[in-house]
Amino acid sequence: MQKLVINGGKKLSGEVTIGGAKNSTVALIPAAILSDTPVVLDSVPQIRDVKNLRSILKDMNVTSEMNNDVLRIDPTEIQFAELPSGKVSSLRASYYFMGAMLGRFGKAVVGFPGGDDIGPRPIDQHIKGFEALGAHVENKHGQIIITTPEEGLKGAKIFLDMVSVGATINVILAAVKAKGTTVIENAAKEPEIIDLATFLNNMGAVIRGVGTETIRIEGVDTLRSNNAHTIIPDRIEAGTYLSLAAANGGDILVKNIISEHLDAFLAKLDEMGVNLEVGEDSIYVKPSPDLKAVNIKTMPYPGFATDLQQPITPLLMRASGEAMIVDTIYPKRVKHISQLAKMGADITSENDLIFVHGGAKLKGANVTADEIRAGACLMIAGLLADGQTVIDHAENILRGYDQVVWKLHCLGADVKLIGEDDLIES
Ligand SMILES: CC(=O)N[C@H]1[C@@H](OP(=O)(O)OP(=O)(O)OC[C@H]2O[C@@H](n3ccc(=O)[nH]c3=O)[C@H](O)[C@@H]2O)O[C@H](CO)[C@@H](O)[C@@H]1O
Ligand SMILES: C=C(OP(=O)(O)O)C(=O)O
Repeated sequence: MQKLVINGGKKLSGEVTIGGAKNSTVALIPAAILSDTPVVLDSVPQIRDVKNLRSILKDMNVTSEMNNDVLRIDPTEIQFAELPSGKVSSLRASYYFMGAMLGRFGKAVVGFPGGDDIGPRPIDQHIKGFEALGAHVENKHGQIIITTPEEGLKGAKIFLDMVSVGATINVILAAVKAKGTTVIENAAKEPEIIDLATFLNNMGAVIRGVGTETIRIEGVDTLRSNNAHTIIPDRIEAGTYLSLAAANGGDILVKNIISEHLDAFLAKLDEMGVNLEVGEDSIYVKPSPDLKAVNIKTMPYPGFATDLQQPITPLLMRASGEAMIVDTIYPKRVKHISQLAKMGADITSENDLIFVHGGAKLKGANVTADEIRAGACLMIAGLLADGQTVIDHAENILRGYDQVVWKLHCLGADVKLIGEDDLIES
């Protein structure tokens, strides 16, 4: 277990540069096994999910090498391997090996994925998609065993029952080399899905309509990477630092941002009265003395992201009045509430509604990061609080926040990581 020790209450200032998007990266790495040539990814965040995915690649005889933020993956000597629980359950995105291995080998054996404990996270829509393409899927004691008939996977029309990022991506990965045309209706529109499609199209795939609710895929025989792919900036990491900057009092420049990806989030900051200067690829947060409470409802993209529901909470605690939060994607995503209350926050949850009252004085406490965004929320609260905050299970924060301790040091924060890195590596 790792602990993040924060001596809070300091005024922060300076610049922070956002890394590549976790949710793109964790799809791009499994997607790399579809290539017949080595793949180069640029702007790769230094996070635990990447280390764990590389370790899974190694089990398939796929080599990878990371130099700063450049990751080279060589799948040319790939061998089929079963991917049981263990490493696979260390993160959510391991489920992308189902689609990617189906595309590459026509079969896959993958344990049930892990990831954040934020309420039920079924994968029925992924399975429905694979089955529509002709695959046979069996769940044997938590192992998902997927096989294809001799004639291979065949394009099909798939209507997703709900908008799912994971199911949209997994169907793309399985369909990209299937015979004929696949149409995904009610597809998710997240920027990370567009990033994945850009990567695959540059390798010869034919995927159209990403970013809309209808995606069309014409299957191709081979995929070959010719250029390095630069991963889009992480909009959730950006939102986290913007929330920290605004709550801390401003004078922070957040660089490497695609502000359009944060429209719903920025609209809320504007409504609250946060003083922002939005540049071409950066946002400057200026001091904002009078903050107003706002209500938040999380929705699929382009709506307000569930992954920013917890990181914006410490900012709401700085505003006057009552804010109400409804997370329609993960109504049980409330692991931060009891921990914030320990720090003196006035926050409650009732019938899947979260109520935040501004104005309470935060004090340092011993708290637990049960999942990544609960951890990010507690990290911001710890930086705002007087005294020392110790966040247990900080490894959950490191799953998705690129070089977070170093970035906070650059802003003048007093933070320290202690404890063993229990990262699973073979
Ligand atoms: C690695 C990654 O990209 N993770 C993101 C991805 O997770 P993930 O892809 O797991 O989330 P989904 O978009 O699939 O989930 C959306 C909703 O659909 C439900 N659902 C989903 C699939 C399914 O087969 N059946 C089903 O019922 C889920 O329980 C949830 O309520 O999108 C979430 C929603 O934006 C984000 O919080 C996660 O950060
Ligand atoms: C829920 C998240 O991640 P994952 O899907 O990887 O668990 C997240 O990034 O907030």
